[in-house]
Amino acid sequence: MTGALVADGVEKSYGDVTALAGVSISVDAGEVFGLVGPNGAGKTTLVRALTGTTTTEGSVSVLGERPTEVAKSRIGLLPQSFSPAARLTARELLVQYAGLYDDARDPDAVLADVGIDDETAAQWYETLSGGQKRRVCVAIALVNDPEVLFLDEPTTGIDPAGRRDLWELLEGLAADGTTVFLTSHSMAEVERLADRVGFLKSGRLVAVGSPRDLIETHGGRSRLLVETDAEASTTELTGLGFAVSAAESHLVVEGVGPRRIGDVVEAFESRGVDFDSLTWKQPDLEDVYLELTGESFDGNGDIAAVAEEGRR
Ligand SMILES: Nc1ncnc2c1ncn2[C@@H]1O[C@H](COP(=O)(O)OP(=O)(O)OP(=O)(O)O)[C@@H](O)[C@H]1O
Repeated sequence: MTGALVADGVEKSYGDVTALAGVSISVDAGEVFGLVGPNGAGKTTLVRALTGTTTTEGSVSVLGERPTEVAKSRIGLLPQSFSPAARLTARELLVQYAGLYDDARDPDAVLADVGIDDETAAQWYETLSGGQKRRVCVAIALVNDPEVLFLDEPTTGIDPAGRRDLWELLEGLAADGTTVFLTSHSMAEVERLADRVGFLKSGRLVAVGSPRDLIETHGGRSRLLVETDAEASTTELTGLGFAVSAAESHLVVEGVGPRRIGDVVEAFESRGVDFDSLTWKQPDLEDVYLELTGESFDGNGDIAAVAEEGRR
């Protein structure tokens, strides 16, 4: 396999626990690869294998070299848990890290890129909010202007506006050719950023593809969730060719394209059935997650859970 990042048959066990059970993956230069999966699926272990911070069976290469041998200036790494010195200011931390490289970026410019203003940059790391801390950690990973950037759950704890800012920053880096390997529990994040997404479950990659292809293959059909107590219109809807299932106070009507929403509403009205709300949902990466991992997704748990109940 060739690629900026290559893992071939990577296995890792901790005692009786299998963290990776033979993972093979190749990420091209300039590609943004998103790795998702439930807690304990092995995401961090794969990041550690690719960055040379743990030993594994199988082979791994980064920029054509063994991970432990790649020049540190070429790699940026934001580990999942990272605690820089508590009594240094954000700016002092960036200056400290910049000092480790011959050709580092300007610390103030990097802090500005991640949305840390001068006043915040002058505060001790320990006194920053969780989201501000995470932004500083992202800045540390970027200070050497890396060719390959590993981000293990980069936006955890960052507020929605900050998250969007960071997404824009990462899109800019990707457009400039940085290879990005990202783990995340946010399907919105990987759907927006990743060229390809890998789904890891119990140490195995169960699917890899572009968000669009994965959604097409595993996302199911668009559906309408109707909040109603009545099941009376089920026959009517089935007669119109829709698959309908009842789940607690909802009906899930599968396969409703946008032009057919009116038909569903008419079916309810013709039966005099009242409903409290009607939510139309196109398949997205959350549905893929649900299908591939069998677990409801946090970001939109209600709909996922109802849809899942409906499918059973
Ligand atoms: N240092 C370690 N010692 C023992 N077991 C470990 C160690 N690191 C990871 N594991 C185990 O390996 C498995 C995979 O863990 P890993 O951290 O890679 O999962 P993850 O997908 O990153 O999870 P999360 O989404 O919770 O971050 C888990 O069962 C975990 O308990």
